[in-house]
Amino acid sequence: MTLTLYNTLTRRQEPFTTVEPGKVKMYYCGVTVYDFCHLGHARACIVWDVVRRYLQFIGYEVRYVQNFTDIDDKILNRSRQEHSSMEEVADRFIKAYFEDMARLGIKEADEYPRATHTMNGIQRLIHELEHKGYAYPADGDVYYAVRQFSEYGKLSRRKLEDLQVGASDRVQVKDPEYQKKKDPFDFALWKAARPGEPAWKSPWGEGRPGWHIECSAMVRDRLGETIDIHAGGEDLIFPHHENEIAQSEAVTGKPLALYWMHNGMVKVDGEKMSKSLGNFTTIRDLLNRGVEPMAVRLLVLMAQYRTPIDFTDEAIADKTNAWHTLKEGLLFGYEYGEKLGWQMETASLIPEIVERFQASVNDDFNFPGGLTVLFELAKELRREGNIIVHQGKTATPAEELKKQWQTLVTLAEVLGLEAKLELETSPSGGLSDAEIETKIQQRQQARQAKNFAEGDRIRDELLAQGITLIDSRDGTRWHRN
Ligand SMILES: Nc1ncnc2c1ncn2[C@@H]1O[C@H](COP(=O)(O)OP(=O)(O)OP(=O)(O)O)[C@@H](O)[C@H]1O
Ligand SMILES: [Zn+2]
Repeated sequence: MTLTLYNTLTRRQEPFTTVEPGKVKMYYCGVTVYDFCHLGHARACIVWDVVRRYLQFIGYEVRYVQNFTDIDDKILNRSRQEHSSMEEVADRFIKAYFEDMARLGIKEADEYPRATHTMNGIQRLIHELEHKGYAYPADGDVYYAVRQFSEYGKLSRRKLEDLQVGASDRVQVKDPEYQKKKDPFDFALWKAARPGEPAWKSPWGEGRPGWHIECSAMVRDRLGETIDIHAGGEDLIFPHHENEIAQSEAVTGKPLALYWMHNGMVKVDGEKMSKSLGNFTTIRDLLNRGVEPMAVRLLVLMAQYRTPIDFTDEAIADKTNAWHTLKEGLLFGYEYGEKLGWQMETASLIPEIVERFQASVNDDFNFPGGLTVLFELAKELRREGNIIVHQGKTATPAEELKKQWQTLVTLAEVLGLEAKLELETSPSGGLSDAEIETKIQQRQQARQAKNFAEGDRIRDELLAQGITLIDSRDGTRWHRN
């Protein structure tokens, strides 16, 4: 069974082979740190987390690097508003990033380079580009001469001529950099310092790097000249990834990445969820409202990774239900294992089921297909759980059930879906925090649908279990009596 994946560069699904046998070098263009992460970032992080986990599961040694863009006009704006420094803003949102992603069960990358910590590599690359005739200085800035790179446009399939026809002169003249560029499509590798902004010394004068060169430098510094997978959201194909290719390949003469992979967007009313558009729901808001982290994972993984996802309350409610089904299966062993006399030392999986799972995921990371296998197992275990409760025995031999359960737990973990953690954090007896929050969410949904009787019923049900709800304009808080 071979893994095949869709390569944006060739627009084809291709068999996966790596530069070095058995090893994968993977880079994901991470977040610009000037705000809390939203569900679009959650999707990108979950998809690449699971791609990495799966590659490891099928035997690759994966080196996974994800950057933080910590110099940017938007970070500067935020630091001005807050009367703090760019570094302070970046540090705060990097910390928040780790908190949020840990809640979603995202495994940490092997390295998290930051643009501001890569200044030597960035300047070296610009210098080499200049030396080779791909870059020119202009009044303290340095620009990339797009027309020097004959393959420009190969990733996004855009031709400069077409772009030129589409661009209006009026817009270009407004661009403050327009006068300095030899060609309107050239882009900045280095920007001269502006008063009051952070700046670094360089052969071209004090200034700071452009966004695209940061990633080219970080990839080269941390992973080398040709990597196996370069990942990011599809919004980055043009110009960011196109420019990364132009910069890196002009210097090395080698492909920057063998496979270019892009996740589809999380959308709201048909528009990309984004920090700049302000139409976002942050991960922490959603989780603090009581949505279970694993429901967010399912929202992402039950869609093909390249297609758009519409974020709605219904979609989250639907995936919460799906998670509860899966969770019952995942908890089966903890609930009934002892009763069934299972010895847990050895894990034995059911090869046919693992094969079915792999056959799906090997087809361009078809996670929804892989999940179908997991849901079948979970439903089967749930059914057996009911039989145990009502008849005190199982329909299937205990040893067979143990294999089913261990197969489910192992494969779910490949997708980062774990129920044990929640079990461990539940207080002994009564409802766990997550369960209470789910109930509150169900109550909110009932009330939104004007089903106040159902809303009151849920409130009373919680009260009967010693949990009081307090409604306010900011939502519903609760405490144990
Ligand atoms: N709505 C989205 N759906 C899926 N992936 C996204 C979405 N928004 C951003 N990403 C991905 O998350 C990573 C970080 O993006 P970035 O920090 O530029 O976020 P952004 O919300 O688009 O910010 P801005 O609006 O300021 O450009 C990139 O790989 C990007 O492609
Ligand atoms: Zn990048």
